[in-house]
Amino acid sequence: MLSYQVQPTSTIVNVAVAVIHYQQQYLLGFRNKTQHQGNRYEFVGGKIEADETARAALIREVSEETGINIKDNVAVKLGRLHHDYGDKHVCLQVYQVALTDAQFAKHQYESHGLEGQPLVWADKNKLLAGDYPLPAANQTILAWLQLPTHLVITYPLAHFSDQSNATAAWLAYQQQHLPQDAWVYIRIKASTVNEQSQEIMLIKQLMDLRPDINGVLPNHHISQMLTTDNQDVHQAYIQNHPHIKAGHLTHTELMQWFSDLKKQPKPNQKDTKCLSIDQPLIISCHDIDSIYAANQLAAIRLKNQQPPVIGMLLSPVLATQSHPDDVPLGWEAWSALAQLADMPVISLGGLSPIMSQQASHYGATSIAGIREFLKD
Ligand SMILES: Nc1nc2c([nH]c(=O)n2[C@H]2C[C@H](O)[C@@H](COP(=O)(O)OP(=O)(O)OP(=O)(O)O)O2)c(=O)[nH]1
Repeated sequence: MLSYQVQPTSTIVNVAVAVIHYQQQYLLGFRNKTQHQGNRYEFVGGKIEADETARAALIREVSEETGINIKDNVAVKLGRLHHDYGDKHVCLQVYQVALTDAQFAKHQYESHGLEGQPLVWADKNKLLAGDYPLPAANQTILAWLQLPTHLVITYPLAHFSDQSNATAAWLAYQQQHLPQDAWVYIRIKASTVNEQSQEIMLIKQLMDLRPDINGVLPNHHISQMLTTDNQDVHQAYIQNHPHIKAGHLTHTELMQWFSDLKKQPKPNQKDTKCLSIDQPLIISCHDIDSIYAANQLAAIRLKNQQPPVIGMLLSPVLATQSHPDDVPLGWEAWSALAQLADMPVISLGGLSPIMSQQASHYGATSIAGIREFLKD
């Protein structure tokens, strides 16, 4: 079977990693200098024993290292990643665990863990800014943690087709209704050639009008910008824009990439060039085949040291007005598919922000949608 998971030269050490947090504070241990990857901070965790599941190892390691009992907490899978340190090849199985008020109150002042290791509560902004040196593999975990709990998707242009100037109406609507500081997948889906030629301009106009929002831009627009006559101008715009957070790959684009890859199965920098290589990626998936393809793409990007795949939009969970013909997966089937993904999974399809807790119970790190996620 075609697989681009890293082929290790040594045995793989499977490690369960618990990203434990209370609101915006994240628990880190400090590895002593005699340990592998010593003198660095780490998330609590350790090796998965041969007869253990990753979740069982997570609960055991957290208890052994900190005394915190997370048996009844929801552990949401963030992702799985391989990293070859040269002297050791690890596969990290990473889970996010939110502590309750009582758990935090009980453990917040403990300066050392049960194995004598120093413990700190790191502010999320400082953690993501790199203020705490971590093992190299953890860079991907930090990129995953950038993903917000809510992702807003814009209405397509067709939603405004009854207006005399649909593009102006689209722009005015987004400007007014996008929540402050939201992460926004700017999806326009123009149908006429005239409208398509305006898409990039519309995206830029929206980013200018709402400098607070964080943009997830369609991958084909990013590649388009980087292959036009003005590519230097566009490249500078994309690379220097602090609020362009990721490119987005549709299910169709992903499967096209995967089918091309199968025809020419030697992945290198060039093969993934058209896929927003300067930005992290968010990928849309609907089924097991696309999840497999997304995992392959994520592995290739890791291997090529390109910005990682930070999220998978997996849909539809429930029936939606925007895609009335699609058969919803339902939460149980959605959850089973989400477990197969090697990156954080964003639930989408007929959801509203008040369903966040339910979504995380089924394994979603985030929740996305259109109408319910806009402000009045
Ligand atoms: N716990 C933990 N390990 C990490 C992280 N990032 C990372 O690359 N690793 C690597 C370092 C180690 O090679 C491996 C964890 O092994 P470990 O030595 O801590 O596991 P353990 O406690 O079961 O081991 P041992 O002391 O019983 O030998 O995973 C992280 O954030 N947390």
